[in-house]
Amino acid sequence: MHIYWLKWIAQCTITHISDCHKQLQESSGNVHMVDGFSLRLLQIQSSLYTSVHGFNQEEIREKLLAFPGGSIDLLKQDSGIAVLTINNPSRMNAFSGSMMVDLEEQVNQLENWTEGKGLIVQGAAETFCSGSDLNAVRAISNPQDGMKMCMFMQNTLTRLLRLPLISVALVEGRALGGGAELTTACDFRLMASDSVIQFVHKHMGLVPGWGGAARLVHIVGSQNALKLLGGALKVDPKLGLQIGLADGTLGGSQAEDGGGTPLQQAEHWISRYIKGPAPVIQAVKKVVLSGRELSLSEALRTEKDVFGTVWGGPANMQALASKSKHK
Ligand SMILES: CCC(=O)SCCNC(=O)CCNC(=O)[C@H](O)C(C)(C)COP(=O)(O)OP(=O)(O)OC[C@H]1O[C@@H](n2cnc3c(N)ncnc32)[C@H](O)[C@@H]1OP(=O)(O)O
Repeated sequence: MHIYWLKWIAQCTITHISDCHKQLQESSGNVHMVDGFSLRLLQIQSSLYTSVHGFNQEEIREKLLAFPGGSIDLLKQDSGIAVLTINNPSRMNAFSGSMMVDLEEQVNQLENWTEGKGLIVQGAAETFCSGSDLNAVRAISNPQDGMKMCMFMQNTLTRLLRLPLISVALVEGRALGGGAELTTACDFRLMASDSVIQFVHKHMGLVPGWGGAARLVHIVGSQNALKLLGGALKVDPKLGLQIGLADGTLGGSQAEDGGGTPLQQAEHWISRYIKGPAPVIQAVKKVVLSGRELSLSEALRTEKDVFGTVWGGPANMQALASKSKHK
């Protein structure tokens, strides 16, 4: 039943959540399975597009696999921090079709990682990502296939942002086009001293389609988003910090960032937010996520339910027993 439940969650859409609710009640005959908590969690866990929107996951996967090259590599570490690497250095880490499929598979892995707490998304060879592979873009430039690719990437990046892990994009070199969009699918962005985030879409006769515009508005506000997209502005670390696109910069003093490689500095940066047991850190992300995505009343009810999963739990009991002081 558990597998069935997870698969079903993946197929649901936010807009059709009530239909899915009804379907599940009919198919399981068990109304109690879909209480308010489950339903609200479905809303923040499910994919955006399904067959209702003309989206056929298997069909688009096959089309994307016709454009191979590069990989998306996942390293899950004992520390509870995973590292996801966009790996296609000969094309400045541009996304081939098979890398889009890889990314979806790695997000799947992360959704099932119960011990996980943090995630760092980086590019190989000291640059982040130059967006979609222009060779693939040229080959699938008909509107129907473009829309399918767009829905596939929106589904995946939405699921990436909704992982119960605290995530950070480690931006070295360039994050262009879809690469800039990818940075917005993380909770935080850290910029190396020479790095640039640039929504170059306008120069390509495009607008973001991987959900980057909607997320950008949430991060920097509509005024700044309009400037970044309308001007295709180059965001360096200074501008990034000023407008709130960047949450930190690398290459400061050793005391501040712990020194070492950019990846080690990013691990040091994120470590302060993920100290503690995985269920507690995951609960932190869930309450913030529900506050970000649900209406206030739904978010409040979800917060109460998530609270119920940690109240009286091992970490809570241990803290009470140790009479900790918060000085
Ligand atoms: C979702 C919408 C989108 O993402 S649309 C795609 C938006 N991205 C772009 O337009 C990036 C275009 N590329 C560039 O501006 C430059 O290549 C950048 C990234 C600034 C790097 O410049 P530079 O350091 O001089 O290196 P280069 O141009 O010689 O590139 C090295 C090799 O990488 C390739 N490359 C780069 N980006 C892409 C890409 N997006 N798709 C496919 N290939 C790409 C270049 O063509 C070059 O390859 P080659 O060595 O000439 O075979």
